Amino acid sequence: MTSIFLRIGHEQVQVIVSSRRGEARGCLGGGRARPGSVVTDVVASCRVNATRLDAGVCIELASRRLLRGVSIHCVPSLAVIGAMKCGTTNLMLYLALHPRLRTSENALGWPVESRFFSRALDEIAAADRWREYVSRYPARRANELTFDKSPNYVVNPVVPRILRRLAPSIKLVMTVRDPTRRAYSHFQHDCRNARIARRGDGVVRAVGAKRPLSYPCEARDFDDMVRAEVSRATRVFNASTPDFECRWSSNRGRGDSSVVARGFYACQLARWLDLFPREQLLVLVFEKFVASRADTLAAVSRVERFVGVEPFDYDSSLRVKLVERVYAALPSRLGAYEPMDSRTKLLLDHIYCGPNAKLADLFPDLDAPWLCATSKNSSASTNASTLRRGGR
Ligand SMILES: Nc1ncnc2c1ncn2[C@@H]1O[C@H](COP(=O)(O)OS(=O)(=O)O)[C@@H](OP(=O)(O)O)[C@H]1O
Repeated sequence: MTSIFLRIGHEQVQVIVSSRRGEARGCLGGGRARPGSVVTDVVASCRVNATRLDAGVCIELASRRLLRGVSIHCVPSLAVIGAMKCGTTNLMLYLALHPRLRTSENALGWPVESRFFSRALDEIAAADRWREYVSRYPARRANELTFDKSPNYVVNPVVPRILRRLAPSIKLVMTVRDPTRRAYSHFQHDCRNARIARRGDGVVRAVGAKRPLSYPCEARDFDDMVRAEVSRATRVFNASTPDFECRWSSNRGRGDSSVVARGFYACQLARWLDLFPREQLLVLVFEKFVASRADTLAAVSRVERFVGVEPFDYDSSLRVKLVERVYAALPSRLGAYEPMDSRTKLLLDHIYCGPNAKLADLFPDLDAPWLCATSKNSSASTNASTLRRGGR
C-alpha cells in the first residue's frame, strides 16, 4: 500500500492507494480541518475521517442532483439540541431566513428538523455516517454556516459524544420552558400524532398505539399518563438516590412515555457540559423569548452573535411575513386543548422543583419564573415519598 499527499483546496489530503484492490482512498492529513475550509472529496471512496472534521468544515461532494457536478456541504456550526416543545421551531424558522445560515430542507426548500442522530445508540457507528449527515446541509457558498435543529438530541446520552467527535467546536443552543407546561404540550403533540392510547388497565401510553385517542386528548388522560410514568420510574429506579431523575431521564426503554423525564434539563445538560466548554452552550428561556415579537427577535440576535454571523434585518426578508403568518395560524389549525388539571400541575411542579433548582445552580444567570429557589433551599431531588404516593 502506498500513500501520496496532495494539496487540494485549503487542505493537504492524504490519498492511500491500495495496490491489492487498486482503489484510491483519501483522508485528511495531520490534524482537523479548519472551520470555513473546503475539503475536496477527491474520489468517491475518499476516507475523510470523522475525527478530522469540525464544525463549519465544508466538503465538496459529488452532487446527486447535478449531473457530474459537485455541491458544497458543511458540518453544522450550530445545533439547536432541544428541548422539545420549547419554541425550537420558531427559532429555526427565523435563523433559516438569515442569508448566511442554512439548515436541512424538504423538497420545497422549507426548513426541517434533521434528527439524524436522535436514535443513535453507538457513537462510532453514528459518526462514521458523517458523509450522509453532512450531505443534509448544503451551502450555496462556502461562507454560509449550517445549523442542525433536532430537539431530541438533548435527551440521548450518545449524541453529545457523536458531536464531540464530529464537530468539537460546534455551538449548542438549548431552549428551556416550564417543564410542567412542556410536558403537557409534549403529551398533546403525541396525541396529535396518534401516539396516545388507553389500555385495558386504564393506563395511557405513548408508543405503538393501535387505537389512539382522538386529538385533543383530555386533561385526565394526561393525569393518568403522568402518574403511570411516575409510578414506573419509582419502581425501576431508586427514588431516594440523588441521581434518580438523571437515571430516569436517560432511560431509553422502548414503549415508555417520557413526557415527565424530558423536563429534567439539568441532568441532560450536565452530560453536554462534560464534553463541551460552557462557552459553547447558550441556554434560552422560552417564556422570555416568546413574550413578544421583539423578544423573539432579540433571542434570534443572541444566537446570531453566538454563532458569529452579522445581524440580519428580518423585516427586510420577503419570507418573514409568510413564516409568521403560517406560524400564527398553526394553533387554530391544530386545535386548542383544554387546560391541564390543577392536581396534575401540582404533582409536576413538585416533581420538578428539585431538578429546576439544579438547573438554576448550573446556570446562575438563567432568569425564569418557574425556576425554584437554589437547591440549598429546596429538596435537592424529587421527593421520594410524594412519588411513591403518586402525588396524591
Ligand atoms: N411565539 C410563540 N408564542 C407562544 N408559544 C409559542 C411561540 N412559539 C412557539 N410556541 C409554542 O412552543 C411549542 C412548540 O415548540 P417547538 O417548536 O420546540 O416544538 S417541537 O419540539 O419542534 O415539536 C408550542 O407549544 P404548545 O402550544 O403549548 O403546544 C408552541 O405553541
